[in-house]
Amino acid sequence: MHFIPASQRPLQFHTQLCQCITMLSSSSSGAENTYSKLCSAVLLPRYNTPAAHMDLWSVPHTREKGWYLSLMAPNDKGPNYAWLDPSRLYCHQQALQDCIEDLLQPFRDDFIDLVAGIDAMGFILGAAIANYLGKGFLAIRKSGHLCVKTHSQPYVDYSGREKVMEVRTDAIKPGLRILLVDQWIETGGTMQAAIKLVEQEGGVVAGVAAICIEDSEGGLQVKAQYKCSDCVPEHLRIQFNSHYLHSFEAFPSQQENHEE
Ligand SMILES: O=P(O)(O)OC[C@H]1O[C@H](OP(=O)(O)OP(=O)(O)O)[C@H](O)[C@@H]1O
Ligand SMILES: Nc1ncnc2[nH]cnc12
Repeated sequence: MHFIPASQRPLQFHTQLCQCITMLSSSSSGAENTYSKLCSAVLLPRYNTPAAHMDLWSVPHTREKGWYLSLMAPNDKGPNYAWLDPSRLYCHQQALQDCIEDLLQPFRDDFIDLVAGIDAMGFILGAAIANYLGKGFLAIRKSGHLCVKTHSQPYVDYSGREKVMEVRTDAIKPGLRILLVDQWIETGGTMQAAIKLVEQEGGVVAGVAAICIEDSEGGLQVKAQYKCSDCVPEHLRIQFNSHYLHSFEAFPSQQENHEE
């Protein structure tokens, strides 16, 4: 049986546990029946079932690089959105921690002065990484938010829309070694804009980290020019480049689409 440690038990778990205790104390049915109800309500599914792979409360026994990628949710809203939502994995404490450690593995012997995260979802991983490393965090923002002097850089991202990225003028000094972090690199347009903002100020891009750096033209350019890190094991890379993960099949919405 696989019990979750107390620190990882959600409120729902405790509610179910209370219901089960009430049920146990009042039940006149057979002990076996009660025991199986208790198991299905309280104990987690084993990690080799599809349900367990997307479960936000179970942890596999072996946590190989990228195990948590199956927690990411498929796009349910169509072509105006990114093809998946990686942020679901941040809901899982162990997944978030392992993701950060996997991303930092290639940089463990490198010197980093500052971590920069890209608006908006890059702030989550970027700030978590800065905290892990004991470094400061620089927010690289989409235009229209920073109320101080900024440098700006236009770019086009996966949506095909023209956007502008900004950074404050008083943080980057020549020679400062900056680790750039974003949630994802699809076309590479966003990261290339952030790189320009850092380098125009004389900053040094110490590395680039994202959950996935796709093998798009722009993604490959970034990988060729900078030390990069992502969480995708090589055997899964083909799924990421084709924008469909087998793990999506465990999500109820995908099963509904399949049945329609
Ligand atoms: O490689 P690209 O094609 O440029 O795309 C990557 C960017 O797009 C996503 O952010 P998005 O602007 O969708 O929004 P969010 O971070 O605010 O969710 C992602 O987090 C990257 O920042
Ligand atoms: N957050 C994201 N997830 C998946 N694909 C993306 N493409 C750009 N941003 C993305």
